[in-house]
Amino acid sequence: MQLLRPTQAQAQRAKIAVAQVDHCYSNKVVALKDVNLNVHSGEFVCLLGPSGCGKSTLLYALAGQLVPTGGTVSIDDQRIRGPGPERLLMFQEAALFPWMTVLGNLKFALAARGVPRAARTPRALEFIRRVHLSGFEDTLPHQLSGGMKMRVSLARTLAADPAVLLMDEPFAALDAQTRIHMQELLQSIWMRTRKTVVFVTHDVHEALMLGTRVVLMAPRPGRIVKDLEVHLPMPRSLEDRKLNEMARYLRVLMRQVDEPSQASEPMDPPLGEAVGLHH
Ligand SMILES: Nc1ncnc2c1ncn2[C@@H]1O[C@H](COP(=O)(O)OP(=O)(O)OP(=O)(O)O)[C@@H](O)[C@H]1O
Repeated sequence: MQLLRPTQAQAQRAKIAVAQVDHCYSNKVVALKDVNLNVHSGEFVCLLGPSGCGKSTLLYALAGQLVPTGGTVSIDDQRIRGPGPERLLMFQEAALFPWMTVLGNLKFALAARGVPRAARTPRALEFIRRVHLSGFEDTLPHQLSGGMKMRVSLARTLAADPAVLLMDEPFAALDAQTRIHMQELLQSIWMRTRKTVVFVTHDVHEALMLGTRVVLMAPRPGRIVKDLEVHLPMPRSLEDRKLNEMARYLRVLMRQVDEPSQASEPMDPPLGEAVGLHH
């Protein structure tokens, strides 16, 4: 019997397996170099890092919108070769149809997923309720605030029930207070559904508020430099002492990876029950 090496065995159990992925754009920028990442079912993984470290490139490879120039990306052991209905991508822009009401936008998305006509309205209403927008069913997008539009976008994505949610800095354009509300909302929904989420952010606190794991990336070339499990209980609070210790640690690391020559002294990670190094 052939024994599997640990990495291979792990990759087989992973929901998403990224193995030795490189990506070089046509302008010769090496956006990803030897990236290896396993995401297990029900994990909320935050890809964190400074601008240009390849977070979006990696997310688009998971979405199947980009085929990496090297390595493999698989979901449930199937190679990802293009977009698929089991993976949905959310961006900063809510991208709602402006001529459709909130309810209309959700029903349209459900129709596109093949949900039978009779099931669309109750399902759409249920998800509008989950994002606290009951009463706004007949409202048009231009009558909504930025945060409300993002909640509609979240409801539309969740109603489609993808196995994997891929989020590219979805709350980055929102004001600070709305952003916190959206994080709390996403967390409460995640705690209920335990969807597999890969969430891109360059905000340390956002990563620690949301993630069960934080994967830190570095630029030039884009690569993974740290993989931390976050063992803080949920729902989390921005005032949590351990969360803030971890935030300080991650901020120092971020500075080191962004500007290696100007880095301050490395800090010891706040090891203990709050954090676990993944590899
Ligand atoms: N279509 C493209 N063509 C050429 N180079 C690209 C392209 N998209 C991204 N890049 C380059 O690849 C590198 C990684 O970009 P990417 O957008 O993945 O990083 P990121 O970490 O998501 O950055 P940000 O937080 O600024 O969005 C950067 O140097 C970027 O300039």
